[in-house]
Amino acid sequence: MIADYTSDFVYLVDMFLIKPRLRFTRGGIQVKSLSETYYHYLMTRTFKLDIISVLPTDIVYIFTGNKPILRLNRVFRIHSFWLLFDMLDNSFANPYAIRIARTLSYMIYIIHCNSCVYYKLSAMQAFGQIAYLENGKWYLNKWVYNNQGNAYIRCFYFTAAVATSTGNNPAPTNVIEYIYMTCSWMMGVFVFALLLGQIRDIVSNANRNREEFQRKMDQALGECKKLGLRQETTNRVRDWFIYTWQQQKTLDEKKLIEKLPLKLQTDLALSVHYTTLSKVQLFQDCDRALLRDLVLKLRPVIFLPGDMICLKGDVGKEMYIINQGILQVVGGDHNEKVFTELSQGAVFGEISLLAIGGNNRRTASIRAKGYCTLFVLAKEDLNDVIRYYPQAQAILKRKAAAMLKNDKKSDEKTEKIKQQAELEDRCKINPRQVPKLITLIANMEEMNENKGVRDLKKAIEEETDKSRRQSIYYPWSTLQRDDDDEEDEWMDEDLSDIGEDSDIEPVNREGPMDDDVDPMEDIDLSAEVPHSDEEGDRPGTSGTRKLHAE
Ligand SMILES: Nc1ncnc2c1ncn2[C@@H]1O[C@@H]2COP(=O)(O)O[C@H]2[C@H]1O
Repeated sequence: MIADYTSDFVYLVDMFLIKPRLRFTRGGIQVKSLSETYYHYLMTRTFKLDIISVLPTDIVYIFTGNKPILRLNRVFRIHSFWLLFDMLDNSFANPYAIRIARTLSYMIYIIHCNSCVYYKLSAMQAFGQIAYLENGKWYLNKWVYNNQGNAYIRCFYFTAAVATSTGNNPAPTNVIEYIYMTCSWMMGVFVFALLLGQIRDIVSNANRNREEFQRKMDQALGECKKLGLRQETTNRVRDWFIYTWQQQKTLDEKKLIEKLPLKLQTDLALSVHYTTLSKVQLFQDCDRALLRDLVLKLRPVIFLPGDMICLKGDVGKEMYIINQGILQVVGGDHNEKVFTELSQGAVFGEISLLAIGGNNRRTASIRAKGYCTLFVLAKEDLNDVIRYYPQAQAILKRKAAAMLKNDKKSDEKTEKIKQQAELEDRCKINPRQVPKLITLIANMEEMNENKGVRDLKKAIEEETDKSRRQSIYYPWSTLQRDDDDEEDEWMDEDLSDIGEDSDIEPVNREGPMDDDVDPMEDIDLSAEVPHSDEEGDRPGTSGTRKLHAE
């Protein structure tokens, strides 16, 4: 009784609150207005059937007692059952469970009806209390339900066992029982076999993708083994399959949407990859239509950690957009130098594709840092699309050219630093050291009261001081100790003697001069002294060359 009236309550809620709100389409347009949906429901056949199904026919119980057959009109609700499953099927991303539930509920319903019949037959035979005669002996009817325990569960169990032919069923004792058993077995063989078959199909459909993937992976790994590839390579193939499955649950993402109309495919691809594409600077600056045209040409590809996506010097045939993961721009003999890292939304490979540097060779090598998903755009596809968008073409070229220029600059800078370091290493002379010859001349002239030269000496002292201070901060300066020694040397010298004898050649005090080199030739104080401030940290090559001459 509780179950009966709870169901009645649910039927009423469905009639007054749910069904009248269901949207419908009129002339291809979906109607959402409540008044219209209510009116639409009242006009349908469904409404009439719903009314019949909730008619309180069980009021007759007052006169007849509890007779569930009087509620038979509830059967008219069966369309609600189908409607519910259709709606669930359409709204779930993975409807296999819903389909299995529907098929199982058919089976349960059939068993339910059958157990009702069994109960009725048992009741008609006084639940086995009427004895019957067989071969001259009287027996109690063991086939019927004996009215012990929970009637519904006992009858349901008996019917389920008969229908699925799994139970050790008692033998029927009369014609009616024989007919019942025959019908039950027939139903078991045909209807149940059909329903169970349906469940098997649903389950195998749900697993079809997974099985196909597994088959392809096994095939590929089998090929690796046949070809005698190294275990490491085989492991990478396996890794690739597993990561691809985890990421997209299919090996060919495009295959899933190719049945859809082009417009829908584009919308779908745009919405799925929106996060990545919205980060691509190029698309932000360009015509939105370019993005729509390009999106279907993008092919997702997965790379494993350490994979080289392109190598410097290779011919560029594709460009890439990073969907997921981090990639490194690398260089050096063994790609050991990492120049920069690229992440989601970054574009690379366009320089050689557009032959911006004058040829179609890759200007850098790119390596996957971890697992990466990239969109690949083939040269022909890019050309196909971009020729209709000259503005985008210009932006792409401008950006690539700027990047190329930057790369060149940093290459030159690296080269310069390298040369400089080599030179310093060879000379072993602090380039900031002020030539001693100049110091000597300045000292002598000061004694002769020459103001210009006195200033010059002051400047030299300041510079020497600064040089010493700076060299503390530059560990690459190899002559820190020599400097101090030499400086101490000339600081300790008594220059007053020199002033008294103006005939003495200042050069002789510093030791013999190289005949071929004119010590004044390369010395340019205006360049040497203020240079230290202007150039900042690193000495220029010219300074080193001058000192070398000295
Ligand atoms: N310094 C850099 N920063 C970011 N990307 C770069 C840098 N240098 C080169 N690339 C990219 O690496 C790609 C290598 O192939 P391409 O020369 O076709 O195009 C190149 C650029 O897209």
